[in-house]
Amino acid sequence: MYILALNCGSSSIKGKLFALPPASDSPLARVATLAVSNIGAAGDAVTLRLRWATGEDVREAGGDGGSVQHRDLFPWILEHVAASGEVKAADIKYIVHRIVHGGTNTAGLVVTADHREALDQMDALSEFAPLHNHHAVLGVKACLDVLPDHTSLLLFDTLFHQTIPPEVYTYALPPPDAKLPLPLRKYGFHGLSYASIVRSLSTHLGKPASALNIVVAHLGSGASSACIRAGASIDTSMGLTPLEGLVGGTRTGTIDPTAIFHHTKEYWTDAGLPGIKVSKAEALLNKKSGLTALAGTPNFATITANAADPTSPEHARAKLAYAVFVDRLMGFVTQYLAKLLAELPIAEIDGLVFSGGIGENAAGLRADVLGRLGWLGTSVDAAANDARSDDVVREITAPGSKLRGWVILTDEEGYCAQAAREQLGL
Ligand SMILES: Nc1ncnc2c1ncn2[C@@H]1O[C@H](COP(=O)(O)OP(=O)(O)O)[C@@H](O)[C@H]1O
Ligand SMILES: CC(=O)OP(=O)(O)O
Ligand SMILES: [Mg+2]
Repeated sequence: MYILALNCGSSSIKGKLFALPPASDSPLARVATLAVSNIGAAGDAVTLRLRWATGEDVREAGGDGGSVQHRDLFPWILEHVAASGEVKAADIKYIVHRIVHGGTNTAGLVVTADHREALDQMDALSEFAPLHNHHAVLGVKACLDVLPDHTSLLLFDTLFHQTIPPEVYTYALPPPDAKLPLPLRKYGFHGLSYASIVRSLSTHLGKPASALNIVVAHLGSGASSACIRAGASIDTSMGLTPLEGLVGGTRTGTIDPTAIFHHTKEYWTDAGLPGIKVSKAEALLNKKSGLTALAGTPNFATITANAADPTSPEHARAKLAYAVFVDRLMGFVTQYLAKLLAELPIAEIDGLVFSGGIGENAAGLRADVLGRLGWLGTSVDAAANDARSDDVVREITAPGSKLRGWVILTDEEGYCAQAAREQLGL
């Protein structure tokens, strides 16, 4: 029997397949890892990579990232898993899906072929996570169509942030005119990633999760930061939707909300996105802004290469995009460090963690951020920071650094699979 964990991000679909051991206290054994990348990146081909623990490594390129549709990607993934002959598809009895916006739900929701009510609830929240919820719901439906006998568990990014206090999650807005599906407040996202990072660092340090105090920068296609006190979220940069806060691959991050009324005439007209009801303004803020608007590409590796190359025709744009990204990131990181330092001596802060596609790969960015925290007594270990490694947890500051820096490979899928075992009693 197998459990598949699927994580539908804004530019990627990631997955891990695990064999379920008969005893609930035995660890899960990873059988395969899959990743579909470059979704939404015009000019780059969408790629699928499926690596089996046996050593088999399948790579395939699909259509252009700018025009590919999520609904076609899930059957493509499941076909590859089934075609490998490594596992019988019918033996996948459980699938756990990362759903970005869980609204006011305080626990995961179970879905089966005959009980799909939770999917309508999740789809209704798509306007509050327009790059995520609808696509993930399409994924759950595709899985139910191909494997009608399995049980699905939906786990939400928002669950980890339930501990954020009212003064942080409250927006200074009067009551809305109409009844809304959700209270307008901060919810926070990337919570499954933050939970996995807390678990990994707590294991690495041999310290209970409830004693961990960290600031995390989860920097991927969507970027956010979180302030974690005693293992629990007390603040995070994303808000009602995953648009607030840091600059993303295609998202503005925080701007003066009135800018959009001046920028886009008829901002309220429907954007015509398939399956989601959002305005032209929301589509522009979510899909056409951020690094793409500033540098012409959401690809951070391309941006850093162009920023470092004065002969590149994109040099000036890339330098500005990089500087804007770092400026906003420093704003949140320093604010969250200040929140922790207001209550704790620096020796009780376990450090600043970098994670996500950018955080795990962009060594120059990490050095720049830690370098700007020299006033806290932070000192980077350049060799450790530049090294390539598969270690889940890697320290990148020098011995004696007053604030420690870490790279932690986020494992949203592994966390989801383990959480599914606990919730479903497997
Ligand atoms: N080697 C690299 N150097 C810098 N950035 C990278 C590198 N590889 C990937 N990235 C960045 O990571 C982003 C994807 O991050 P990821 O966390 O996988 O995204 P998602 O939001 O879809 O989960 C890409 O858009 C790219 O900007
Ligand atoms: C919440 C969010 O932005 O997720 P991702 O970075 O995976 O797109
Ligand atoms: Mg992601």
